[in-house]
Amino acid sequence: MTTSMLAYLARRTPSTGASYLTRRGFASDSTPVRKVAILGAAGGIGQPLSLLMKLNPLVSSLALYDISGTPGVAADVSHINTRSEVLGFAGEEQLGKALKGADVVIIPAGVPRKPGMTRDDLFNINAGIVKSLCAAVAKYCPHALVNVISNPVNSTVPIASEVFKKAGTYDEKRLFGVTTLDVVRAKTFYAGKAKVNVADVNVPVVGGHAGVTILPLFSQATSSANLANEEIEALTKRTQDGGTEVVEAKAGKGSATLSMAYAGAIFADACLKGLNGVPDVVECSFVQSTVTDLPFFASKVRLGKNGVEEVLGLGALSDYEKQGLEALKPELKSSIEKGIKFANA
Ligand SMILES: NC(=O)c1ccc[n+]([C@@H]2O[C@H](COP(=O)([O-])OP(=O)(O)OC[C@H]3O[C@@H](n4cnc5c(N)ncnc54)[C@H](O)[C@@H]3O)[C@@H](O)[C@H]2O)c1
Ligand SMILES: O=C(O)C[C@H](O)C(=O)O
Repeated sequence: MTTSMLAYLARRTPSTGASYLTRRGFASDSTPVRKVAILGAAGGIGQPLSLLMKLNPLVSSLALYDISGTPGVAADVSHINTRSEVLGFAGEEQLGKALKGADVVIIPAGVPRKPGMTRDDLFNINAGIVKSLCAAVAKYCPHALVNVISNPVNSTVPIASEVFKKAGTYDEKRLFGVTTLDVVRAKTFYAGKAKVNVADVNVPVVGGHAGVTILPLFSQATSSANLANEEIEALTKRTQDGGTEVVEAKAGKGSATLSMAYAGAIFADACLKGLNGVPDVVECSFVQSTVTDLPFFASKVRLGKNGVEEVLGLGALSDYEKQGLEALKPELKSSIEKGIKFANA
């Protein structure tokens, strides 16, 4: 749970269970009004993500959109006594209303993997979904920060950028591929292996969001621990295969939803904090980048009032990480190009 969510829960009044925020009707005079729209809100990620965003005191209005099912999700979540007003929108004719005035749009719409599939196998269905949803974003909330969760992220983010370019609304500072789950996994797996407190661990994860394009930089991990090379290699492989581990365990019933909702909530919270002027908000994300020769790349990003304030460099890499960086480039390049080609076809 994010720090601001914890702070919110800590302010609950023990005697009534009602929160300080709810009793006043709003967070505080100084907390800006912020609308968050979730597209795909009735899905496996969408529902728990809707719950977590309802718990976030930085949100004043929560719009839950899907092709169907959102009135029920919205009615359910809306009974939670937190700051935001929740509205459900179902069907394309309601998409404009869901998006209008949004500060942050989170997109987990699309099909998930089944065992044996790669994320790229989702391209044929999800590329079109992301393209049409981004066209609506360009029309109804062109200044929103867009958090793309739908896979394959390595292609769907370039698709979104091309849609926005065509609409004349592209601002590279406002488009993000959500790779936070890779960081969440790298932290968890590292803490378990290094036997350190997971709350003290940070691990940057760079590159992209599929297989070998996911490159955790364990040489930069805090708290530092003297792990053997073989242990680092095993941790790297486990982080790269984290999604597949869940897909196989779910045995045909989808991919990561709960951990992804957590990760998506962390990233959206960071975007909101940045918009609100909180200093030093840094998260890894797949963004337009000059950190390598690839046009999009995941690395640490400082978030601010306009979205990306600074794309941070990679820092010092171990030899193993340097090799991983070179090895990931061909696949990432071809996924980016595939997305750009699709959007312009
Ligand atoms: N970035 C990441 O780290 C990450 C992690 C996990 C999953 N994912 C991806 O997130 C996506 C969603 O996964 P899920 O488990 O929630 O799937 P899901 O099938 O449970 O839910 C997807 C939802 O999207 C909705 N949807 C489909 N087309 C839509 C449209 N045009 N407009 C609005 N909503 C639409 C569906 O109705 C459904 O409710 C998948 O592509 C999955 O691969 C990404
Ligand atoms: O692995 C998947 O297909 C879903 C997601 O990208 C993940 O990393 O869990």
